[in-house]
Amino acid sequence: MFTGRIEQTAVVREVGAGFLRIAAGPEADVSAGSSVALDGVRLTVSSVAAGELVAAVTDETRRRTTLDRVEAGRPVHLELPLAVGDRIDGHLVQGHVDGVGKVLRVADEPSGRRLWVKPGERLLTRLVAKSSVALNGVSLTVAEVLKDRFSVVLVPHTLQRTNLGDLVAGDRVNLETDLLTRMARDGHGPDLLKAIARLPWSGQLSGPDGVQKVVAQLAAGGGVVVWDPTLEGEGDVVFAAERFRPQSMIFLLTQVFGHTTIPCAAEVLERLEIPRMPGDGDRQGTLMHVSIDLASSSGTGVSAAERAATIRRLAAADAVPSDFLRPGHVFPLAARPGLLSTRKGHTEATVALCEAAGLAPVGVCCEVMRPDGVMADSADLEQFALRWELPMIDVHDLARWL
Ligand SMILES: O=C(CO)[C@H](O)[C@H](O)COP(=O)(O)O
Repeated sequence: MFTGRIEQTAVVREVGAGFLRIAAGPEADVSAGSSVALDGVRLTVSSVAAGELVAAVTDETRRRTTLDRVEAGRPVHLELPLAVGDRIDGHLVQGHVDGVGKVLRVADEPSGRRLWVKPGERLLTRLVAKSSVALNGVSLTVAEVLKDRFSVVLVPHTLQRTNLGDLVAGDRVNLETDLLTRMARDGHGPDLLKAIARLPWSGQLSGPDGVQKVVAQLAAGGGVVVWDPTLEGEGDVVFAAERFRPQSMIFLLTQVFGHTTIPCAAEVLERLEIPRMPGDGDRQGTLMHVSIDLASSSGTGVSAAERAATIRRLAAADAVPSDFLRPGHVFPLAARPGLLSTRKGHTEATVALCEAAGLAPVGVCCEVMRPDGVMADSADLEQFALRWELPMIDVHDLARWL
């Protein structure tokens, strides 16, 4: 057993059939028959001579790890096994590599460097944000888990002392998932998994349970992310109008950056005498209506508080046509009758979610745009959802389970 705290690197001197010869200093206190972890791969030492050791490598081990392409001259992490009484300064690492992951992106951040790694699909379920993972045998914390990738953040010490600091996009790394997470996932901790399922998840959700969590979040006045992979290829943050607060408007304006619109059941707009915008409509068939402001407002109608008040009034059962000025600074949309069974757009998803939450069929949606002006794609959206602790759902899941 190891801990993933790397004290030494050693250089590969020779790659032979069935063995690796490694330069190792006197601090590598090993003898024939002991175990060592090389880049996170547990190997048995077959011989030790002055300044070097030879470790046996089977074809099976080569196939499943980065040792299939290791070359002489390469520095590898060398970790000796734990002794009873040693400090476990990392986490329990077995040296049993689960698979090889591919580095997708390396991004420097003020406090370190973030690595995005794509593991084999079966490993994703064993990676949980804030649990541990070993990369080339180095004990790290999983920062985020997305649909097909996860990230870790390397602190300056790790960048200087390990070969992870040399990684670039396209490189391969040995992955060992956390033993405890593995035990829970493999059925040894069903109670633990049930408790985890009850947590207010953020990030990508799916299935009927995911949809229920999204509805609950909306009912409580929170925002949810709805990803539309088909019609627009964009994701919107959605709120219920009845619960909409000025703080939520500020969030949309300063963090979400898209065009805020107010999807309504068509009968609400008819009742309030808010007509369709003239013209043939946009390419996606979004039914835009004449913009409005709250007639009782004393300002321009633009401030977050005024827009939130206009939006809440649209959702009020006792609202009347004279409550609104036309045109204004709030943009209503009409949902198609039949909602998601007719059209799988954000307009219909927003109204369907509000109805499922037991609220008036009026909501708020705003496309997530990146600060560089590019519309967020699904990976950006998952990061966004995790960052702001919002649940995220695919519109097709809503169409299926609402
Ligand atoms: O058009 C829009 C607002 O300007 C947005 O794209 C919004 O997502 C709603 O539209 P749709 O129902 O087409 O997804």
